[in-house]
Amino acid sequence: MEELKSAIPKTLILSISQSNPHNLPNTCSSLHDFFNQLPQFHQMVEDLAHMETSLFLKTKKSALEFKLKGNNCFSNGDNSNALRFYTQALRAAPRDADDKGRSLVATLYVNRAAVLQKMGLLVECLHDCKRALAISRSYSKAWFRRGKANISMGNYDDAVCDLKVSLCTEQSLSGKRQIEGELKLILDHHNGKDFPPDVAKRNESDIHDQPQQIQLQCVSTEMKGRGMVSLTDVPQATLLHTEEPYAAVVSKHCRETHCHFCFNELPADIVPCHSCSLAMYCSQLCQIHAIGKHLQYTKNHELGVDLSSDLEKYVESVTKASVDGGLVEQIGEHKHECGVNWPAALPTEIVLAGRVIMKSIAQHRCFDKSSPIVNLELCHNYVQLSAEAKLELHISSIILLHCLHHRYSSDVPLNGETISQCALLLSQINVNSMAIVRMRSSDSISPLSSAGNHTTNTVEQVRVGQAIYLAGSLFNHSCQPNIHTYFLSRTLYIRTTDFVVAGHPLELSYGPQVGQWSCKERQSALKEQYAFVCSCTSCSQLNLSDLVINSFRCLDPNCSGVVLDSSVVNYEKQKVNPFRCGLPLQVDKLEHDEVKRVASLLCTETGSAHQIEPGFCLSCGAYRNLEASNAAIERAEICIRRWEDSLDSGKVPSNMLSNALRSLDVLKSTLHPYNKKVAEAEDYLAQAFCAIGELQRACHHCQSSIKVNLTMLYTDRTRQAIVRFCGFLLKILEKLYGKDNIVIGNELVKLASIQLSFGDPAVEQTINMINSIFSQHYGSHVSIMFPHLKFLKRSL
Ligand SMILES: C[S@@+](CC[C@H](N)C(=O)[O-])C[C@H]1O[C@@H](n2cnc3c(N)ncnc32)[C@H](O)[C@@H]1O
Repeated sequence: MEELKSAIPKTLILSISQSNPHNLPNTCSSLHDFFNQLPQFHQMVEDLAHMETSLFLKTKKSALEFKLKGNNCFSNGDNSNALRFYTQALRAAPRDADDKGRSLVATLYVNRAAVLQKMGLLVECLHDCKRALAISRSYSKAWFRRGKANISMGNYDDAVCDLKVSLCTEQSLSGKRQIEGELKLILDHHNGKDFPPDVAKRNESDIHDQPQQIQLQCVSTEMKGRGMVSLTDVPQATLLHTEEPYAAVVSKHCRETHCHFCFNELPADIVPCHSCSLAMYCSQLCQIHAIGKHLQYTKNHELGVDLSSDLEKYVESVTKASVDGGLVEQIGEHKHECGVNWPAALPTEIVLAGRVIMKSIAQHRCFDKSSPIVNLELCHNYVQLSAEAKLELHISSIILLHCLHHRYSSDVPLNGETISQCALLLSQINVNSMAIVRMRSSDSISPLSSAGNHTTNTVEQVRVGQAIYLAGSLFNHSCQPNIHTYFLSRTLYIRTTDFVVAGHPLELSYGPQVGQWSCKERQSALKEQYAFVCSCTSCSQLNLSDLVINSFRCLDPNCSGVVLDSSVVNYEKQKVNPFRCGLPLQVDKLEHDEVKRVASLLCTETGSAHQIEPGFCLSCGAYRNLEASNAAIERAEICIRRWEDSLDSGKVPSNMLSNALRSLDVLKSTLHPYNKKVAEAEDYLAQAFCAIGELQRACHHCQSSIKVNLTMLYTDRTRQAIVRFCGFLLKILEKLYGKDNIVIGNELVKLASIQLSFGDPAVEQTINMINSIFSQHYGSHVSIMFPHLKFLKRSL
């Protein structure tokens, strides 16, 4: 790519840097003409798009190599490596490969089923047997393995049928004897009695939480363009909207861990793509959805023996396709990517653009539209892009369309018009695509095992995919959102986090939120990532969080005033400028005395008793030397981090702990009590104490960290619970205002896991609070989103 870029003439680079959506077809066409005469460009396309150069082609040779490694591990009792090698063999095995007169894929499924059974993964074992039997009905070993798994699960009726079919299809005498032995055993012991299996279901569609009949409307505003409102009042925690993506793609770093269709974590019995070794799915259903049609195996499909009519029906029910072909979208989103290098080599957003284009081309075929690339009617930021970004879009669009053209020639015309449509699509993806995230609970285990391996349970978000939701793209951003999004499989869910009155904008956070970042940090992140200046309420009106999040405390210990540095002063002054963005001054609406006082000081520069200068206390005017304070803070933070690092290495010098605690005191005496750095330092110490098994002290620091976070973000409902839980918080909470935030829930998960480990009875209240906060955000989906909550509750 860099080589291509450096070959482009300066004049062409200049015209690309000045391009806009109107003249884009010309600049795209010129760059395309230029690339077309470069041999290195054609070489690059060949490497990316030709099957012959693919790194993801299946080969029988490599499948057999992996199979052999799997067999060796299995015989040595190394089940986890056997599982890994059989899975690799399945990824590498061509669909039609034969191994000793039987389908290689079917053999590998049965081998893997044996490992899964040994590992106690019985549901997965049954899946693999069924997959083998769907390919080869007369595969006696697959019926036998299925029978054994059904016995372990208490499904004796099925087990008897499995073993009977296995017996009929088995050729060898010794094999027949073994099966007869098993059959006799269950018939004697259980007399054919069936017990209901306790099979965990993976299917999320069982959960009913339908969006209520809330009528949403798209309205336009001068500052934010289109946005969504509700025509009626909406209560808190209402499910407003659900939507399937127009197109979605798995994140690169999750390709080996998450299903490429539904983005759930891959189970032990993954299903590889039929035709390439890259894509992996959690089930056959996801595989079929991704490919777009149900591939039938034809080989070895006759049973070749006579069975009773009951057994015949049984065989039919086990081996028939479990997927309703009618439900499967015919436009397989992976089909055009299968078996070539570019989907793995190009960035995720370009692969996503490829999926949008191929879907729109398929629709184009159906509806005979004039342009093959559909206009998604989404906003884009092409005009605001830097010269470098515009050039990247030109190059990426040409490469992507060449890759698609290679396989679908006339469907994907290569000209200035289609390339410019692709460039605009990429800039729409920049602005509108959503990261599909999953919550993951991680247990950080102490490096100092002598202390008893205590764990701290934390919740983190993993970006598992990237997707375009057409209606979901119409929700604007607010740094203090009143709705939030989450995903089950690839379905987008939008729920209110507040009561929202009719006609009020429904806004989610694109990332930055009040309480977590300062106004300056939020504004620059949004500018950098989405190229807009945020005009949400929090960025245009004063709020306490923005005033204190990075502030210092007054030098006078008896004064609770705030000391701001120059960047905060400048930002907060801009907010209250009534002429900025044409917004009215909102100070009257501020509910809290403390904020009002600070705000009025900021607003009335002249005539104020004290100068609004960096370093001066806004309440009493006392001066703090910010340069010296910053240096002290930096030293304290380094010292605390050093203690944490020494824990990782397992060597803890004796004076480290007292130094870290002294450093925390420095932070507390220099920074405002609600400064984010104080919370972070408390959190750090909580984790470190937890790691060395000092759980009471860990709990104390965890509570202090939560206290700071809670003061920044809370709601009435959580306040009641918090007050019950920790009376001393009331005084602080009463002074403050904020908004319900999932951050509190995540902090409480950490606290609960520490409390559990030393049997603190207060843990019950903590878990109830977690439940209440999470339910407000996720309704009845809370147990799917946070499965670890069940374990916390069970531990009580
Ligand atoms: C995903 S789109 C939202 C829908 C968009 N307003 C439209 O008209 O299609 C994101 C774009 O909306 C605008 N936007 C969203 N939130 C905003 C905010 N808080 N302040 C200013 N502009 C905003 C920006 O132009 C941003 O790039």
